Amino acid sequence: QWDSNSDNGEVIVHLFEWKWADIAAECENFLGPKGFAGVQTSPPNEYVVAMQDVVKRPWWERYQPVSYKIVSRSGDENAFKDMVQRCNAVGVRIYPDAVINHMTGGWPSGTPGVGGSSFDSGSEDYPGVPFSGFDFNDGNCNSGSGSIENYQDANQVRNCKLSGLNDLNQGTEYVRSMIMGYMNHLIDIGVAGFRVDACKHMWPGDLDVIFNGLNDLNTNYFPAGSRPMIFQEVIDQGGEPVTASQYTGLGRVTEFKYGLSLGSAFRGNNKLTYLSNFGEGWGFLPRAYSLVFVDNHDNQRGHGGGGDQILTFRTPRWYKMATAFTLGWPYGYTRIMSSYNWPQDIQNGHDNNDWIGPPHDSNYNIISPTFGADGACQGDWVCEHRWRQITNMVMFRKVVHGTDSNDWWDNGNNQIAFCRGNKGFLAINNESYDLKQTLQTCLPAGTYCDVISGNVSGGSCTGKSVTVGSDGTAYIEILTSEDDGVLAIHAQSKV
Ligand SMILES: O=C(/C=C/c1ccc(O)c(O)c1)N[C@@H](Cc1ccc(O)cc1)C(=O)NCCCOc1c(-c2ccc(O)c(O)c2)oc2cc(O)cc(O)c2c1=O
Ligand SMILES: [Ca+2]
Repeated sequence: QWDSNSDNGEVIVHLFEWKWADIAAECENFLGPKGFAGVQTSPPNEYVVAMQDVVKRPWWERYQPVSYKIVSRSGDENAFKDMVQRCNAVGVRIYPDAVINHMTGGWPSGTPGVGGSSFDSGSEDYPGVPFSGFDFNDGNCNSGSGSIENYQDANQVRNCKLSGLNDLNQGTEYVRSMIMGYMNHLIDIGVAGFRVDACKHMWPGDLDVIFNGLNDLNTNYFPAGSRPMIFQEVIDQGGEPVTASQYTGLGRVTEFKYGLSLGSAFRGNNKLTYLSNFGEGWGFLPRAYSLVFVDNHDNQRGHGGGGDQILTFRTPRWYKMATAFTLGWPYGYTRIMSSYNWPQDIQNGHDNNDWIGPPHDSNYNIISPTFGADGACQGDWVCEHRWRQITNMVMFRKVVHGTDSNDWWDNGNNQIAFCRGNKGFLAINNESYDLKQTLQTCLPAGTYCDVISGNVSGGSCTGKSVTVGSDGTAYIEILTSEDDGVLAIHAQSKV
């Protein structure tokens, strides 16, 4: 449950709020050829239609389940099946976001689910599953309000309502069977595993029973006996009784300290020279258990810890540098965020518009991404995964798979470089002055295209090229006048 079940590289892209038909096309047109291992999708199950006076169809409505029917603004079950089939066919795996800790928060009676199912939040009645009051944790929560009030109390964190959301009791056979039924339905369709939401708010013992009750993967797409890959969202920045390491025995766990530390370093609050042991040496989870990312859908909006250090598409130069480092560095299984833009309205350090949902038409249908001649997304779809500097580092990570880092160099401050075996070389300049050094690239002699400043095209480089001598050294230049403070070459960028 720690292995990705994918042999198309080691990078998952979170196509946040994308529709199933658009993901299917993206697998065929882009992700398969570019070496992406898989896609994390938004929750495929039915959720509340959130229409309040100001907050209309917020992104977080998808985290308030109404039933486990495969119907949402991303499409219905047939569209989901078609996506899984077409993505698997080009080697790109699907990892749906499983929201199984809770159901909805409080909504006026008559509020519908996006697939038309009714529910009553007050009596915790969800006939679309069905769940009733017996299936929730009210009797197990010791807080005054029934919601989580004290994150220092592990019982409250698991048994009380997260932000007022009705909290399921995964301790009963019935609730477990409904959750396993939902996840096994997706497994039988052909998914490769799951991102599991809010695991911090469920007991590891209950999750262990649930994950062990999941079917092997569909043998139409996977070897017999393949187990679903599980990556658990556990927001742990230390200082709380609930820790990420309590979940590593069940599957991979999101390492939130990673993006926080990296954001701080590239913003200049820490020297890049200290990244030479980035990973376990910094107190992060063992690399075999960790899922790492620069930002995610939650903390790019200022939630989920990390606050103002987190780098996002809104700070593109640093974001591309931090992403290039993440994809070049051997620690952790890597996930790229693919976002949409929204108009921030920062008041007193908080974005009042942090609820805004995906690009939509006048009927609140999600609009499909469109692409320019250069392959970039247009309108409010940001598509970081299509930025050349990020796309090409996905291929870098695939090419250097199986190697560790070696031959680290730095200038004692914010210029660093390292090799990946004899397969790849990465250099970063985050100083206010040029990098001009002869460095060991560990690569065989020859001419290599820098995949950050350009591509390999017809046997030549559209960007910078690097000539490696017989001793593996090369003259490396990264000028502050250049677009990106990164240079990367690898075994497949040789001309
Ligand atoms: O902003 C949000 C939603 C955030 C959110 C959504 C999905 C996630 O995967 C996530 O990590 C966060 N939710 C809003 C608004 C809201 C509205 C209605 C409602 O009934 C509930 C919430 C909010 O104000 N949230 C409070 C701060 C964010 O606290 C949330 C966390 C969360 C944040 C930090 C932590 O350390 C942590 O352990 C958990 O996880 C969620 C998971 C969910 O599945 C659904 C949630 O509502 C939430 C969630 O509210
Ligand atoms: Ca819970």
